[in-house]
Amino acid sequence: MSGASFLVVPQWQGSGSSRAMRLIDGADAIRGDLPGARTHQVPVPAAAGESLGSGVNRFSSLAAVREATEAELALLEAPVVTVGGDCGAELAPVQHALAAHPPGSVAVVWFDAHGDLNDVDSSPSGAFHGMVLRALLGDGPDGLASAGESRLAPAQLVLAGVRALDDGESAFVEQNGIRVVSPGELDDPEAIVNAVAATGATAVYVHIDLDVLDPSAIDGIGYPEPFGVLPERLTEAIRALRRRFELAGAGLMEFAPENPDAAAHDLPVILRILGALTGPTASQAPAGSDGAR
Ligand SMILES: NC(=[NH2+])NCCC[C@H](N)C(=O)O
Repeated sequence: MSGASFLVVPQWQGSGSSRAMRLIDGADAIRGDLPGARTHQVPVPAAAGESLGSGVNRFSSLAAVREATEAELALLEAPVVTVGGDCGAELAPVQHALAAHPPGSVAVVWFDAHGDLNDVDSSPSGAFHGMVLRALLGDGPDGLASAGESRLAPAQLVLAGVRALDDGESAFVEQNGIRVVSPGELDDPEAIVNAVAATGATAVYVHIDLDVLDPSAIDGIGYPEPFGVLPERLTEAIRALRRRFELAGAGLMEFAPENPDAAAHDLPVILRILGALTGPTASQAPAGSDGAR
């Protein structure tokens, strides 16, 4: 894992203080397990921890986290692997990667059970982590929506492993012609490579929400969805992407273990994913392997 820089962003969604603690612990647990890696931590603005309610306060604290993350990213050499936090921690890293490359040359691969394509009005929960991609596409709460060179275009986005779209999200995907690679299609690592190649990109930003994995493979997530991706399939897809495209950046989000023992249970699979993002890119799985751990 040497060579890569890791940026830890303790960030959470506004659904209660115990959940906030779980997300912080998850990021810290991962950081503690990256021997020899260069890790940096975003100093989270003090107000962010207290404003866990809904509405404007929460969005403004997320904007403060976004700015603090951007300031750290500006100091680090790419590619940086950002460890969250909830998916809202991806705002600055994705914007930073897009702005650092020529327009249209970076595709964002969103490995996630969810679409994260709600806007403030369509969101069933009000939670920003379900709106992150929409904000990156330019529709989001004030201070959180991308604009200019850091704005993502629908044609640059690939949803991978998605299986829990809200109705409004499905309509948005259809209307905007967003590319989708289903969990089953990830059985063949070339499927994701081909989807990214079709965007015309030469570099890729890889977002991983751990809930893209099948719940049989990971415990410490808040939003498990059945019929997910096995770890081996995910790591092979990541390696295949890295063999073909420059890695513009990556994020690993939503690790929220109940306690340190639960974190220890999940860490081996998380470290394999981080290894696929930062280590050798040769295929590790024999052809036809079932990918179970
Ligand atoms: N990245 C996630 N875990 N997203 C969960 C989103 C759930 C739901 N679609 C919502 O908007 O609230």
